[in-house]
Amino acid sequence: MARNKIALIGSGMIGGTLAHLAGLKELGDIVLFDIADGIPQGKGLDIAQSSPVEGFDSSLTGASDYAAIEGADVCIVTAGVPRKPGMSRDDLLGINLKVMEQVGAGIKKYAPNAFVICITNPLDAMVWALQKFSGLPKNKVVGMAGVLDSSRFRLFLSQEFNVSVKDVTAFVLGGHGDTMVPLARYSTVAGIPLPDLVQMGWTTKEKLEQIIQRTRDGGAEIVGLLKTGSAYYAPAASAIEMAEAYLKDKKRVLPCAAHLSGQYGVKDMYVGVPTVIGAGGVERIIEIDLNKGEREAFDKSVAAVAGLCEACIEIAPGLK
Ligand SMILES: NC(=O)C1=CN([C@@H]2O[C@H](COP(=O)(O)OP(=O)(O)OC[C@H]3O[C@@H](n4cnc5c(N)ncnc54)[C@H](O)[C@@H]3O)[C@@H](O)[C@H]2O)C=CC1
Ligand SMILES: O=C([O-])CC(=O)C(=O)O
Repeated sequence: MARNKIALIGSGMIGGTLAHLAGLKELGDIVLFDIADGIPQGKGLDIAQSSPVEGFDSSLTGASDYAAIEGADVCIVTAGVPRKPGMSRDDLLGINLKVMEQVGAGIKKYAPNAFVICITNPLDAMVWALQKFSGLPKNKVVGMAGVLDSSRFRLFLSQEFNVSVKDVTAFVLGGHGDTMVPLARYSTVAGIPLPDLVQMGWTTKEKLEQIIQRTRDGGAEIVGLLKTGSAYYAPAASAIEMAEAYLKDKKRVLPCAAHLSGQYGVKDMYVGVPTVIGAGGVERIIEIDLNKGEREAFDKSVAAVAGLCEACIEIAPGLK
């Protein structure tokens, strides 16, 4: 059986890390694409030269022509610009929207059957626009944010409780911005929900609130430290988990920015919700019960994403 083909559109910090991880996991043959000619070719060659040491068989090539992504099974999109200290993700909207238009056209022409994972920020608006620009089925175009935000939440919780990260589950829903919604009731240590752990004296409400706020600020914390760009190791690992779920039909339950057509009372928008990812792409959207406070926080986050989609329509009226 032929190997899967994975196209990485954008070969910057996340793109290069994606290529390395996809190689190490032998997910398939990898094509790096970027408009900065030389970067995708150089990163591809460098990672390929690590393959004899690591013992993985993947072909890694680089290109600045969309024809190279032809027939890709998975496209992971990081093309665009990241933020710097003092900026919000939303400040990237105008410049990255134009990039999504080009990327959407490239995918439509050369990889119309691919499962597309968008990472470019501001995430929920960019994946929404990318689906429209590419015209691919809505269940085959998805945004990566929830896996990353939940992973950050899981790490901070495991440190607070001094338990393995493996035993901590968490869900962060809503838009990938300051209004994201880490859900304490649906986050657990070995199945024990966080509110129960507060009752058991493992932590306090105040400490939990601090961890939730640190999760919301997780991206900005790293931008503030790096100063030259944003996080890339954890974002890449998160998107690879989604790609693997699709390629191996794992039916993983993962929070992703998925197209909503009435679920959670939201229509024609991408927002972070729990999904099942398998060979059919987004195979199911899981509608969990939200209490009053959770619902209010979720609705506020949806409203923030809706505002960004409106801003996209002002720039590109065809998106309406
Ligand atoms: N969804 C999420 O959770 C996260 C999203 N991000 C976002 O991911 C994006 C990428 O981040 P990095 O890889 O760190 O940035 P980077 O600057 O290292 O890489 C971006 C690459 O895109 C390329 N590019 C720019 N315009 C292009 C075009 N029109 N066509 C093809 N390639 C183009 C650039 O040449 C560059 O190599 C940013 O928008 C960032 O905000 C970053 C972290 C997490
Ligand atoms: O904060 C940023 O700009 C990058 C990002 O989305 C994240 O790391 O969550």
